[in-house]
Amino acid sequence: MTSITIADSRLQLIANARYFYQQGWMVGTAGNLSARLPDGSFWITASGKSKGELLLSDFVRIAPDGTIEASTSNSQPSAETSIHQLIYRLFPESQACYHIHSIEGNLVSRLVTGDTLPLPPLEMLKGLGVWQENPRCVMPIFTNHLAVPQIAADIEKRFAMHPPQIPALLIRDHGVTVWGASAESCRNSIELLEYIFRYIVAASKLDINRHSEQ
Ligand SMILES: CSC[C@@H](O)[C@@H](O)C(=O)COP(=O)(O)O
Ligand SMILES: [Zn+2]
Repeated sequence: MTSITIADSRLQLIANARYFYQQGWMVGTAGNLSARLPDGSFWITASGKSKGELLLSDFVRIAPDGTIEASTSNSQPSAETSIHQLIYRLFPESQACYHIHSIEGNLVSRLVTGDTLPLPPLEMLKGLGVWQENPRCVMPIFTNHLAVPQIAADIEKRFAMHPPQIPALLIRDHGVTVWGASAESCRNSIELLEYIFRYIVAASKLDINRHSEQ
């Protein structure tokens, strides 16, 4: 008799959280990761846990309607669960949603005053699904309200009018959120965006140098 082992999706979240923590993108309990299950519920990191050393018990299972299905040791779900819940509702093909805080992600959100960040036409955009020559691509930026459900409401309203060009959004002075068809694609998207953010920050310094030479 053959037996099939179905991997617990929390293991991949734990591995990716440790990797992001080591990159400095999830320090001091920052960020939250989730993965969807076949029944539409999702595992999400419990609130306030160090993302460098998560355990299987550091996750809360959320039903599609937002109610808690499973939680150990009275753990509370991430404070940003409403954003993950919205993303799964708006993008039903998504199987994972990752949110991290990086220095560059916050710097780029301050380089523009409007509600979009123009992305340079880098080859890396192909990894985010943009297959155009010399693409004109922007990333939406949202205000970092203290009430997270207000951020989620803003995202829902904006995306109804302007669907995002890439599966990602920025919350100003806070962090980036990505979603995708797998945990791997979310990890790749985070890495690609961090590369693009570093590029934007570096390019802005070059501009400053050029202007100061004139
Ligand atoms: C460093 S605290 C940051 C939090 O307020 C929040 O932005 C965050 O990303 C983590 O919240 P959490 O409730 O642990 O998922
Ligand atoms: Zn956050």
